Amino acid sequence: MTKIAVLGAGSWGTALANTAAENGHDVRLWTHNLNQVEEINQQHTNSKYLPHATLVDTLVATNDMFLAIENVEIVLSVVPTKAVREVAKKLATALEEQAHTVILAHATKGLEQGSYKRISEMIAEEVPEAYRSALVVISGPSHAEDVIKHDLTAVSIGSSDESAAKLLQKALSNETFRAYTNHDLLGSELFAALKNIVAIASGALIGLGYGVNAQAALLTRSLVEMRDLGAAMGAKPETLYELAGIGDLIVTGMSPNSRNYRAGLGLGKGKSLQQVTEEMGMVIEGVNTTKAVYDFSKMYHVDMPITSAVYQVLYENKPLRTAVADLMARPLKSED
Ligand SMILES: NC(=O)C1=CN([C@@H]2O[C@H](COP(=O)(O)OP(=O)(O)OC[C@H]3O[C@@H](n4cnc5c(N)ncnc54)[C@H](O)[C@@H]3O)[C@@H](O)[C@H]2O)C=CC1
Ligand SMILES: O=C(CO)COP(=O)(O)O
Repeated sequence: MTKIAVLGAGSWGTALANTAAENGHDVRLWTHNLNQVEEINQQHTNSKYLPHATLVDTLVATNDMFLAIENVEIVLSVVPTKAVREVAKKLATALEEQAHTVILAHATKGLEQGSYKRISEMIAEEVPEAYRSALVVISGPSHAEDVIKHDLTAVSIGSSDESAAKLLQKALSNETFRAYTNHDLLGSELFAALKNIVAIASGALIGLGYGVNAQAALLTRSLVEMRDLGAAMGAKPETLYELAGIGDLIVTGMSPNSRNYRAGLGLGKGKSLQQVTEEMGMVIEGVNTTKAVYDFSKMYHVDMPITSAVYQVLYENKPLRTAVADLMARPLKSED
């Protein structure tokens, strides 16, 4: 039995905590929301984020960070990008009290606004030095809504520290949830962030009334953008063809369970960004990530027409139909 703390009781943190608890591990789910603590511990539900799910009754929630991480072997942070630093600072204070080392993992998919740092870079900057060497990321095609129902799911666990990744792999895997390890932390984090931009675009195409031809073209041409930016930033090329790359691109770009896809769908149907954000009530990571990646594309001199089109729609009020028309009217070129 492994002792695990999961930080963040949104849909993904709850689903991952529940999976580990179902596997027989001692799991504490930390949330800053006291009402959620009571609901999870007493009703075994998290109705705002996973409305139809019953959680395993051994899963314990707490809003006390010290209690959450006391004597654990793994701390898994699953908060939105904008909350990563704040939660990592709280974690750092609690870690000062810990006598033994802990594996730090996260499952957040984004890039920091302004600094454009990856999630593991943000965490590493906040926690004591002893905890920085074995950072781990959980990525891959995995919607919380499907995992909680035990739909078959495979994820990827990336780290330069293979033994750390393997411990998490073992803790989470079961007959319906299969975790693979990989050694590419940078690529896993980068591609996880990039696919959210594509998911917004994909939802938007469907919202506008286009079909699967359009989606297939979008996803395939987006792979080229991901490949080129990944190469410029130091991702391993093979990661793109693994779960953290194309796997996540497919699920987020095609599934109505994706928040990013649903946001795009709303935009395609004529809603404003403010309206889709308010209606979602959950994080739409791709919106901020679009700005970061648009800037990256300039910094690294990578041609990213799809990202630029999403940027113009989200940040420069370009009408969606014009953005699509402009993409289709670009000079004709060769694929290879
Ligand atoms: N929902 C999903 O199926 C998946 C989500 N992810 C990623 O996981 C991350 C979290 O996403 P979700 O669970 O969907 O988000 P969510 O919107 O469902 O929940 C976010 C949680 O973080 C908490 N939170 C927000 N600000 C906080 C702060 N300052 N301090 C402490 N807690 C705070 C909220 O109270 C809430 O419990 C995102 O980066 C997302 O891309 C990755 C894979 C699947
Ligand atoms: O990353 C995800 C699935 O793998 C979740 O995507 P959304 O945040 O768009 O729901």
